[in-house]
Amino acid sequence: MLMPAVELHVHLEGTFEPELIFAIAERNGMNLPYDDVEDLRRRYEFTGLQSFLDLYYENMAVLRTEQDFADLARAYLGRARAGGVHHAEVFFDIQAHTARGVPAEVALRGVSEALVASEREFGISTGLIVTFLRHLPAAAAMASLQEILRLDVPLLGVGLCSSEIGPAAPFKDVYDLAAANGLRRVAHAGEEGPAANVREVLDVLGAERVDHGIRALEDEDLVARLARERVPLTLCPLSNLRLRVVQDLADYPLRRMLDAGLVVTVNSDDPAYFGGYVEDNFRRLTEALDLSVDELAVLARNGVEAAFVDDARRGELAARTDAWVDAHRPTRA
Ligand SMILES: Nc1ncnc2[nH]cnc12
Ligand SMILES: [Zn+2]
Repeated sequence: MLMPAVELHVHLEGTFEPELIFAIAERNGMNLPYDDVEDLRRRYEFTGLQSFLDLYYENMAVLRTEQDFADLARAYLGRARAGGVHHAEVFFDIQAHTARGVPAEVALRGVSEALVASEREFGISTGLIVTFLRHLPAAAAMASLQEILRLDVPLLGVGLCSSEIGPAAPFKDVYDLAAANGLRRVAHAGEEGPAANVREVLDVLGAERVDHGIRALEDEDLVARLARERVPLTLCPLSNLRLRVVQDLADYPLRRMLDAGLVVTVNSDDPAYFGGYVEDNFRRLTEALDLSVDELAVLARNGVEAAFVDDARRGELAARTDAWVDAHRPTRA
């Protein structure tokens, strides 16, 4: 029995597998600058966040029609189901599509159609979080949010991602508008950037969860605050390994974080690029750190606590986790 998982940090475009990239490129009559799927996969060697982002944005440029976006989302949901995911809050980099001429409505309708049907088709409850790109001006994010709010597409929240360069503070108005419209707020911070970036998204943007946040560990007071306020961190171990935020999973500071009382969760980020979906992240961490069933139970329960769901759904997700723990806890002599 696979551990039931809640996925809170996955970029839809980061689930775009090479086979589907080639299939959609062909359908749209586009040529890719790679010989074949293997040639593309061979390029998945990254020196850091930016080297990954360059390829990530390049590959998603084959997405053009509503069907393309729906196919991408359905492919992810099918894969997630096989990996034990029961609830997924999916990030979508809307500006990466509108900036190259795809209407927001086309992209969002495609994604949304698949997410809305997900509970019925895959048994996965979902939410859509539009993630604004930090390397673009905040005014562009504001224009994008205003446009999205005019569309009749179910939205769960907003996020901030891409290169962690420059302040997040200019995005305050965007986050305030999102909050005023009942949207949840998350933000990438403390991935490649320093602990101060984590403080900034909490204090200025009102982020309710921090995506990554691993470098918060460099600031003891911040760690104490995150623990006290129970601000969840959505960790992505295989991403951190492949983007060289950590050098070895055996050194992953997970126990330090758990011991500090941080509400850490395990997620996949961009699974098609980083060598694994959420269950692979759990498995590789378990192998590297020899995690116990009790430690896995804490991680799974943190995911349920951190999810933006109503009480009824949280109860269902918690019951699944409890059943898994009961089935896996070593029997006491
Ligand atoms: N790991 C990551 N960090 C920042 N932005 C991203 N967009 C997709 N993956 C990302
Ligand atoms: Zn991310």
